[in-house]
Order: sequence, then C-alpha cells, then structure tokens
Amino acid sequence: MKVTNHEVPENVIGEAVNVLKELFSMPTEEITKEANASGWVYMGSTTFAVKGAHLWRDNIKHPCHPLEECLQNWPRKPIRYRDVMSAYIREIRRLGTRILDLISEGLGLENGYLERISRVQFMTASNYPPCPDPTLALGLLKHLDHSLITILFQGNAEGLQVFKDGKWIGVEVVPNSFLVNIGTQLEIISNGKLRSAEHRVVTNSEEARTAIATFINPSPDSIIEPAQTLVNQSNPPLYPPLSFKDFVIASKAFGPYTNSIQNGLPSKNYA
Ligand SMILES: O=C(O)CCC(=O)C(=O)O
Ligand SMILES: [Fe+2]
Repeated sequence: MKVTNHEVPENVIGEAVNVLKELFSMPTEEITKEANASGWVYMGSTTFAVKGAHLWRDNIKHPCHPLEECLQNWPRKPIRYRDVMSAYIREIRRLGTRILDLISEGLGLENGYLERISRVQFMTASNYPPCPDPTLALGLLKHLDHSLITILFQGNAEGLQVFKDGKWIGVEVVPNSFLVNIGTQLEIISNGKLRSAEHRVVTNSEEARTAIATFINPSPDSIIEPAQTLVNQSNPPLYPPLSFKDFVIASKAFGPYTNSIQNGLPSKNYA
C-alpha cells in the first residue's frame, strides 16, 4: 500500500535521509565503536554472509519505545542525529496511528482497536551501496515483517521486491511517498483477510539506496488473535491466540535483537 498524501513534512524526511547518509559514510570502525559504546546495532556489508548469500547492505537498528528514553542510546554522531531522527519517528507515529485507524475501520473493528495495542517499536535504516555485480548479492533476504504494519521510506532508488503470484515483482519508487507493509501480526488479527507479503531487496550497480523501515508492533503483552468481530461459524479463527512477546520468543523473529527490540534495552544486553 502506497501512501502519498501523508502530511509528513518533506524536510523531516529529507533531513532523516541526509543524517543517515552521513552516518553510513563514517568509517566502519568508528560506527562499530560508537554502536558498541551506546545501545544500537550496526552491521556493515562486509560482515554479512548469510545462508550462503552475500548481502550488500550496511544497516543500523535501534529501539524507539518509549522514545524519550530510547533516544538517549541512539547514535551520538552525527551530532544532530537524535534531534532529526526523533522528529522523524514522531511523524511516523502520527501517520501510523492514522493508518491503523483506517485499517480498523476498513476491517469493521471498533474504533482504536489496533491503535490501542500499537507502538513504534524500532527503526532500521539501510544503506545499499552500488554493487559491482548485482547477480552475486542481495540487499536483504526474503522475509516477512513481524509487525502490525511497517512504514517504509525507500528513498529514490528501486530495489524492493514483493513475492506475488509466484514471482518477484519490483516495487516502483514514488518520490516522497511511504510504503505500508502488512506485518504478520495484522494478518493474524484480520484472520487472514489482510496478508503479509514476503519481500526482499536486490542491489543495483549504479546508485546507492537509503531506506528507512519503522516497525509499528503490538506491545509485548498484548494477546494477538483474530478479532472477535471477524470470527463466526463460517469463519473460524485461523490462528491461535498468543502474546506478542511469546510469539517473538517462539519464532525467534528478531534473533539476537529480541531483547533490544522487545524491551528497548541497549543492544549490549542481548544475551
Ligand atoms: O530496505 C528496504 O527497502 C526494505 C527493508 C525491510 O524490508 C526491512 O527492514 O524489513
Ligand atoms: Fe521487511
């Protein structure tokens, strides 16, 4: 789902992209040192070789809830990072609330049903540098987002693909727009009416791509199950009830980041 009329000021998005580009252009050793000293995660492309595939991206992740507390552990450099990214996250929260309310309405759920359990849990930003041979690397392996919704700003370069009707389909880039992905948790609540689509990122040899994904998740203690109003005798629940916390633990949805993402803890407290 593409959102163009989103009222997020263009300069808030532009500043966020610029500050991230600046961060990613810092020397790898410096970013790694910074990340270890505070509470966020950094992975440079050279550290990736997952399941035999080479991934061509630099990536940072940090928790965003509760915002005022989390941002104390965000990158200290570039110096304006915290101001710029917290302004961005506040706008995404506002946009996310509106979208969740519209989805609640569309599904026929009571007002605020989704918004009440949701929070902007974490942000992950990626830099996909130009890749000398895009046939040998992927930007990001295929996956589902385990969110309610993910609000993605995909910059100005294409690369995102969605698996549809047995094929990978490129998602076109519309300047200054967001893409809203349905996460698995919303698929469950909608009892399968809304589907979470598998997606991945491919690389290109010409231009760098900067993308910002913000995950609007259920709070850890909320019980995720098909909404009562969507279930009846001819539409039995397709998914069992499970707290989001238990889902994350059972599915290892966020791997080593689970603690950090679930509780807003600094990344060094992973284990
Ligand atoms: O970089 C992108 O366009 C997609 C990122 C993504 O799918 C994710 O972080 O879950
Ligand atoms: Fe994703």
